[in-house]
Amino acid sequence: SHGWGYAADNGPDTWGENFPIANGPRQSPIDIVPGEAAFDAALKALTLKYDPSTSIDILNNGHSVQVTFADDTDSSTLTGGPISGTYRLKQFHFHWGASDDKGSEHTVAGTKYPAELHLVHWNTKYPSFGEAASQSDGLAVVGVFLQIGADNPQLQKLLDAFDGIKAKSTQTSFANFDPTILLPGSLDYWTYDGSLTTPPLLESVTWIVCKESISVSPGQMEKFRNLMFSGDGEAPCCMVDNYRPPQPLKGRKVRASFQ
Ligand SMILES: COCCCN1C=C(N)c2cc(S(N)(=O)=O)sc2S1(=O)=O
Ligand SMILES: [Zn+2]
Repeated sequence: SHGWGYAADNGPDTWGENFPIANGPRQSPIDIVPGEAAFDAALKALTLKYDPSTSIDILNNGHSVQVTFADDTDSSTLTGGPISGTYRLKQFHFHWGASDDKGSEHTVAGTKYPAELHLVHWNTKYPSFGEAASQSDGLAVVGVFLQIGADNPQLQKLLDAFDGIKAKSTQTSFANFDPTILLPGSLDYWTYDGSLTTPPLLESVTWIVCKESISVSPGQMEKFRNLMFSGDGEAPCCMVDNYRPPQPLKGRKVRASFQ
């Protein structure tokens, strides 16, 4: 099997062969230890302003399920928080496990959540997403943990679209979706300098991880697990455990926006 993935022969432990930055100084995800995160009063509140008319389609890219947004205007943006300037929403996607005891990329004092949502934004001081992705302050990803609980009706529209994108490289239109409904009530966050958690593992991400999680029911988790890493006509392989484990902190400081 060519190309990176999450299996034994192409998973996170092998990524350093083609992407040496995998062993770099600011890799993600990390284990967040709340007791070691310093409250920083200078950190601003997050301002997330999303326009549902910018949502375009939902895609199974063979690694995750991703909803892509039109990013040619400042219609859906992230401002405030630890960043300066305006970052535009490009896409959001998830990482999850084969069972409810794992699946998140970041962990909190060693605790794994069953899934993690990533909202990917790029710094408009650069001319394009691609340009931004290679700059140390080019991207900002908001992470939200999903924890097992009651059915989450806000996820339902998303989950209902999964039947049409079961196989790798399939997509369907996905209009008028407002990702705001996926955010927790509190936008308290931890923040640190990190990287993409998948190849090319670029060290261009300001991570903003929400302290509060959102709920997902066991039945809803099964819908994520029915997606496939494999394409039509390939040996079927369920899309599960598409998470990179925590990476060395290497002296980085994690700051908290809350006391
Ligand atoms: C020049 O393009 C670089 C790669 C583009 N991306 C691909 C990913 N797999 C990816 C993963 C991301 S994550 N898991 O760190 O949020 S963000 C992101 S992404 O920035 O949207
Ligand atoms: Zn991600």
